Amino acid sequence: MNRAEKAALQLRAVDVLCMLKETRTYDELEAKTGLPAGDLNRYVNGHVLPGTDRARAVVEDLGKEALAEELEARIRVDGEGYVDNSDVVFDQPFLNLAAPVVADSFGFDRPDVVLTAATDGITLAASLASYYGTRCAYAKKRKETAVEEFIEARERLDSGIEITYYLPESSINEGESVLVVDDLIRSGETQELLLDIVETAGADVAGVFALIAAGDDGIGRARGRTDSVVDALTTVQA
Ligand SMILES: O=P(O)(O)OC[C@H]1O[C@H](OP(=O)(O)OP(=O)(O)O)[C@H](O)[C@@H]1O
Ligand SMILES: Nc1ncnc2[nH]cnc12
Repeated sequence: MNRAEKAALQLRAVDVLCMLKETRTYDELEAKTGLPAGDLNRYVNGHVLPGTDRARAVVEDLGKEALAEELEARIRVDGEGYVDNSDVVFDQPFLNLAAPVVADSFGFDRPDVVLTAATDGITLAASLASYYGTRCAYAKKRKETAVEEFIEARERLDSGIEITYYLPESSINEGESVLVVDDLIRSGETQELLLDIVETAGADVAGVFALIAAGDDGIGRARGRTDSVVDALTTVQA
């Protein structure tokens, strides 16, 4: 780990601790992290940065658990298993905090492009792309004006309705690695279409990630399509 990566990790750990501190006393934070309250106080106030080992433990172990808790507190699931996640996908600062934790905890390799489907996946994809310093692309259900060449992916749903996603052809180059993300995965049909687009582009899948899995079907379906990591931060009953 070079010096810049070490500094970035230390700062991410401070972000996670600040998020946890918002709803806790230092004694409660000590109980949660196993780190002394006095040290935590110095980290949260920015006087001292945690060492690399402590920073990694905070980001990878605590960060993932804390983020999942925060996520679950922000979503509402109705009686039929449909999720209102507006308080997640509309909150870019929260997603900006989520991005490094997701990148570190799930073991995705740094991609060339983060790909999602319009609309609700876009803010998450933008956070991850910004964190990795890579491009962000999103497929849409209609063709954007003035774009001449598209990659198309079409699927007939159980209902008989066909959906097509279109991505400007120039968004992904052959041989690039693509991290496919979305806010939510349920049937996995959307992810499957995105994986079709990656395949048509001649690109490689770096991983598939959703903040929320509504049931296990979608994750299972995506896992059947790639050997790369396919995972979600939290699963709700569908
Ligand atoms: O796993 P699946 O069954 O395909 O469902 C997941 C997809 O459904 C939602 O998008 P939606 O199609 O509602 O469009 P939106 O983002 O514009 O709301 C969500 O953002 C995912 O893209
Ligand atoms: N908000 C949502 N909750 C659960 N399943 C979905 N499929 C598409 N949108 C969904």
